[in-house]
Amino acid sequence: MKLDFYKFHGTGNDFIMVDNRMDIFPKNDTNLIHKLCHRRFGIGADGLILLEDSSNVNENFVMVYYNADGNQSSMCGNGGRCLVAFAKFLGIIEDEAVFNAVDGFHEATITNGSVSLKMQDLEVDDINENELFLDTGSPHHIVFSDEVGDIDVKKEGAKIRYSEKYAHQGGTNVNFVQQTGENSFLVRTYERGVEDETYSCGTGVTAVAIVSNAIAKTDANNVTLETPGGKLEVSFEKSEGGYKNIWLTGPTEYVFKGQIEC
Ligand SMILES: N[C@@H](CCC[C@H](N)C(=O)O)C(=O)O
Repeated sequence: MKLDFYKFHGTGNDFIMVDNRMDIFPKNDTNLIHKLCHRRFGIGADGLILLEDSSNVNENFVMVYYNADGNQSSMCGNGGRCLVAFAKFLGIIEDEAVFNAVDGFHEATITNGSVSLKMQDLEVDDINENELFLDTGSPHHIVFSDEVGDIDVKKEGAKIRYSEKYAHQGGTNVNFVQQTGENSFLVRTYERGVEDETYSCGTGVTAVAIVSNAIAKTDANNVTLETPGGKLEVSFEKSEGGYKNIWLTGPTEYVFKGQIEC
């Protein structure tokens, strides 16, 4: 079978996109997805995303996300932003989208090539300042450090990702964070399912922004997150017991398209 694919990235978090509205993709073929994402034996990507038709007339499409290891996983923020850019590329939407993903309903807007994705509201009641963790659609452990540039993210991230503490929930992503200004942070992320540092992580920077506000490292409600792949913004409002109106914003880019035989 011949399969058209498209490659996009959002601040260096890169994805293979497949238009699966005709239900042509072998969704349970973990080995195939893993191989397509492999940077030596395949196209190379942090994940693969299927754009599917929605049965809900109020939604433009459905997002199905796989990590580079070939397994379907929890929400991918940068992937969601790239999928919105892909939907525009395919002519499915113009500058606004509403879609369903594994964690529920998302709205998105495109402004001058920058894609903003609305994340789920969060309940944030008891943050333990010694063990910072927040699930923003995907699970995120957060470590603050003054020397983020010097950390061996793959090695130190793997220790936490595979630790006993997170074993019951299938592990966690790990973000190493340095505050660089009143409302700005440098973030390097170890991603579960990629099992390495990625150039940026959307749900990760969202977790960093919210946790930083919750533990009073910043009182801003618009936070800039610098990642190895570029700059993202997270804005939000405090709500009773948590945060609402959370938007993740940043650039996306179409890289290339191709065809594989599988
Ligand atoms: N890159 C993503 C997060 C993808 C999911 C993660 N690897 C997991 O399995 O938890 C993002 O931009 O949010």
